[in-house]
Amino acid sequence: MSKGRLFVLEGLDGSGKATQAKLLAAHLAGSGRRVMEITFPDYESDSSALVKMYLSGQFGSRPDDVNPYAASSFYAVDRYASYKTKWGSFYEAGGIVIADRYTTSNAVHQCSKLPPDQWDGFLRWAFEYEYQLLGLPAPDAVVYLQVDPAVSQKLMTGRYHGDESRKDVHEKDTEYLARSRRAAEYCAEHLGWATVHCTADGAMRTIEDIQAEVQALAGNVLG
Ligand SMILES: Cc1cn([C@H]2C[C@H](O)[C@@H](COP(=O)(O)OP(=O)(O)O)O2)c(=O)[nH]c1=O
Repeated sequence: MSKGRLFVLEGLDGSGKATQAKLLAAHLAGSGRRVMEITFPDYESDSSALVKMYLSGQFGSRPDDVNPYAASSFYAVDRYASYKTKWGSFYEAGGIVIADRYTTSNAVHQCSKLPPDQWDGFLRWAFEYEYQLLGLPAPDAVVYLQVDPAVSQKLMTGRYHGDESRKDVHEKDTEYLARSRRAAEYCAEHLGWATVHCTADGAMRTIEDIQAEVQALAGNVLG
C-alpha cells in the first residue's frame, strides 16, 4: 500500500486553523475518505513538556531568549513523538492526515527571530532536520490562512477576555508577532504554499467561505 497524504494548515495565532482543519477533516470523512486530524503542539502529550516550558517563559520571558534552533528542536521532538505514537502508521498505510500547524510553524515563528539574510539557511536546516534526519513526512500541500494585521489584532485582544497574563511568550510580544507575519508572507511566497485570504473589507470572511476555498485546494492535491 502506498503512503498517505499530509495536508497542512498554517497561519498566525487566531487565523482559524483549528476550525478549518476540523471542517475539512469532517468533509473528507463524510465523502468516505480515511482521514485523521492532528494538531501541534501536542499539548496532551508529555512530549510537549519543553514547548510548555518555553511558551510559559521558563527559559526567558521573551521569544528571543531562546534561539530559533533550540526552540525548533522542542517542537520537532514533540512532532516526532506524535508521529510514532499517534498517526505514523495510519499515514504509512495510506490515510489522509490534516495538520493544524506542522514544521511550517517553525518556519514562521522561529525564522522570525533571525535577520532576513539568514532565513533561507534556517529554513533549509528546519526542513532537512525534520523531513530527512528525523524521518517525518513532508507535507503534500501547505495552505497559509492569511489574516489582515488589524483584524488579527482585534481577534487576539478578544481571545483571553482582556486577561494579558494568559498570553504565551509569543502572544505577548507584538514586535515579534509583526516579524513572524513577515516571515509567514516570505514562506508562503517562496516555498510554494497556497494563500487563502481570510479577511475582506476589514473583517473575517465567513467560516463557510474560507472552508470552500480550503476544500478546493485539498481537492487538487488529494484527488
Ligand atoms: C507547532 C509549532 C508552534 N509554534 C508556535 C506558534 C504559536 O505561537 C505557539 C503556540 O502554538 P499554538 O498552541 O497553536 O498557539 P495558540 O496559542 O494559537 O493555540 O507555538 C512554533 O513556533 N513552532 C511549531 O512547530
